[in-house]
Amino acid sequence: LPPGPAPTSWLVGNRNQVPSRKPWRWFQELNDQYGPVVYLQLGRTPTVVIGSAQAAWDILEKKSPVTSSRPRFIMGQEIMSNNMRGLMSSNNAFWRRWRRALHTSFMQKASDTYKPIQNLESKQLLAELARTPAKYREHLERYATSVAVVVTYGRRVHNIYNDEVVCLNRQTNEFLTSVNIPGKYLVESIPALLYLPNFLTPWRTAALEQRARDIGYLTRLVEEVKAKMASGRAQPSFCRLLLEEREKNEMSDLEIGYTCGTPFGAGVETTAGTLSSFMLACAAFGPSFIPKAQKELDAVVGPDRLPTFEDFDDLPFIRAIVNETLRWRPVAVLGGTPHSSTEDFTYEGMFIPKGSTIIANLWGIHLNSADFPEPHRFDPERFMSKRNYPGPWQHSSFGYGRRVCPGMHLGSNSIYINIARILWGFNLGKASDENGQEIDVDIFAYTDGFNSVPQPFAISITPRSQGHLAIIERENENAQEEMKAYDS
Ligand code: HEM
Repeated sequence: LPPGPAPTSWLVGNRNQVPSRKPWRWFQELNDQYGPVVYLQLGRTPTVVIGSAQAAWDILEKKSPVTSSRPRFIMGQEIMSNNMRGLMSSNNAFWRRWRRALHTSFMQKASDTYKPIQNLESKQLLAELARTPAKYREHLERYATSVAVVVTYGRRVHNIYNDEVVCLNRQTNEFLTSVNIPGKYLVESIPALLYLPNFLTPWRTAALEQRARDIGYLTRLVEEVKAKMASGRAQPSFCRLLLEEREKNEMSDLEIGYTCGTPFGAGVETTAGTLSSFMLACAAFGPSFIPKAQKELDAVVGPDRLPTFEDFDDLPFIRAIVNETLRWRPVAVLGGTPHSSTEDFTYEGMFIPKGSTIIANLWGIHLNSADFPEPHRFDPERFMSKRNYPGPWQHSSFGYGRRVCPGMHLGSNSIYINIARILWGFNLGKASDENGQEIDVDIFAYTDGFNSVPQPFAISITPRSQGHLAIIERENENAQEEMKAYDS
C-alpha cells in the first residue's frame, strides 16, 4: 500500500484525523511528509490522496479505464437524486449516456456556439462593474448564472435573488452539499441501513422531499422548452438539443430534466469563483502584472473597442493570466468529486485496491514549489513559456481522464473574455478606507466546502478613462437590445 499515517482504530481508520475544515491543507501536509501518493483508511474505505501533477496524470489519466468511477453517495445520489445525477454516478450505462450528451453539447466546437451569449452577458457585466463596483461578486454571479441558464434553457437571468430557476437550483445545491458531508450519515458507512423501513429512518424523509421538489421543477422546465419548441419560439439550447435527440440518446424526460440541472450545478460557482479569485489577485498583486496586461491590450485592441474572442491568439499575456488564475486558487480545490477505482492496480510498486476513493488534491498539486516556485505569488510569467507539466493545459484545474470537466471550454471562454475586458476597461487595486489608508486583502481568506471561493474582500474598480467608460456603456446598450430574444 502507499505510505500514510497510522489509523487510529480498525473501525474508523484515519477518519477522525481528517480535519472538518479545509481538509486540503492536511492532505498537502501528508503529501509533503509521505510522498505524492498517500494512503488513508476512511472508515472501511481505502482512500488515496494524490499530491503531484505527474502522479495524478499517471493514475487518473493513463489508468482512466479503471479510475473513472465514483464512490457511493447514498444520501445525495441514491436517495435524494434517484441515481440521476451524472456527476455522482458510477461508471455505468446511465453515466455514459449523460456524459455523451454533455460532450456533444460542450466539446470545443460546440462551445463556440455559446460565445455570442458570453460576449453579450460580459458587456452587461462590465456596465454593472462600472456602475456598482462594490457589488462585484453579485455581478460575477449573475453573469455566470445567466450564461448557464441561457445555455441550458434559452432564457436569461436578470436577478439572482428572485429568479425562480436560480432559487430552486440553489436550494437543491445547498441541500446536496449539506447531505454530502463525509461521516454525517451512518448509512454511508453501513449501507444495510437502507433496508430498514421508512418509519425507522427519519433521515430519509427530508432527502425524499427534496427529490420530489427537484423532479417537480426539473421536469416543468423541460415542459416549458417543449412548449416553446411546439410554438417555434425555442432558442437553441442544451435542453432543446436533448429533446431533439432524445431517441438517439435514449433519454427519458426525467433524465433530460436532471441532465439539464448539470450546467447550473457544476458551472456557476466554478466560473464566478474563479473570476472572483482573479479580482483578489488584482487587489493583492495588481501592480506586478496589470500594467503589462494593459500594455498588451492597448497594443493589440486599442482604446476604441472591447477585446473579443477573435483577439485570443494575439493576447499571450492575457492567456497567461487566465492560466495563472486557474492555477493560483483552484476552485474545485479537492479536484471536484472524488474518483473511485473499479479494479486492483499498482502504481510505482504501490498497490491500490479496487474500490479505493481517489482524491486529486488540487491545492497540493497547484501549490507546491517544485512545479510552481513561490506558489502563493500570482505570477502569470510562469505560463509565458512551455513548462514540463503533464497534460494539455499546463495546469490541472479541469481534472482528469474520463471524468475531465466537460464544461472546460465553456468555463475557460468565460474566464478569458471577462479577464481581457475587465483589464481593458478598468484599473483595479486595493480599496482605501475613509482615512485614505489602503485596505489589505487576505489571499488565504477562502470558503470551506466542495468549491472554495474568496470570502468577500474590498477592491477598487475604476474605469481607465471616460473614453473606456463610454464604450462600455454603449456596448451594453446594444447588447441589451440583442439579448431581448432570451427574455421570454
Ligand atoms: C472555471 C470553471 C470550471 C472549473 C475550474 C471546473 C473544474 C472541474 C473539475 C476539477 C472537475 C472534476 C474532474 C474530475 O473528476 O477529474 C469538474 C467536473 C465537471 N464539470 Fe467542471 N469546471 C468548470 C466549469 C464547468 C462548467 C461551465 C460546466 C458546465 C457544463 C462544468 C461541468 C462539469 C461536470 C458535469 C463535471 C463532472 C463530470 C463527470 O463526473 O463525468 N464545469 N469540473
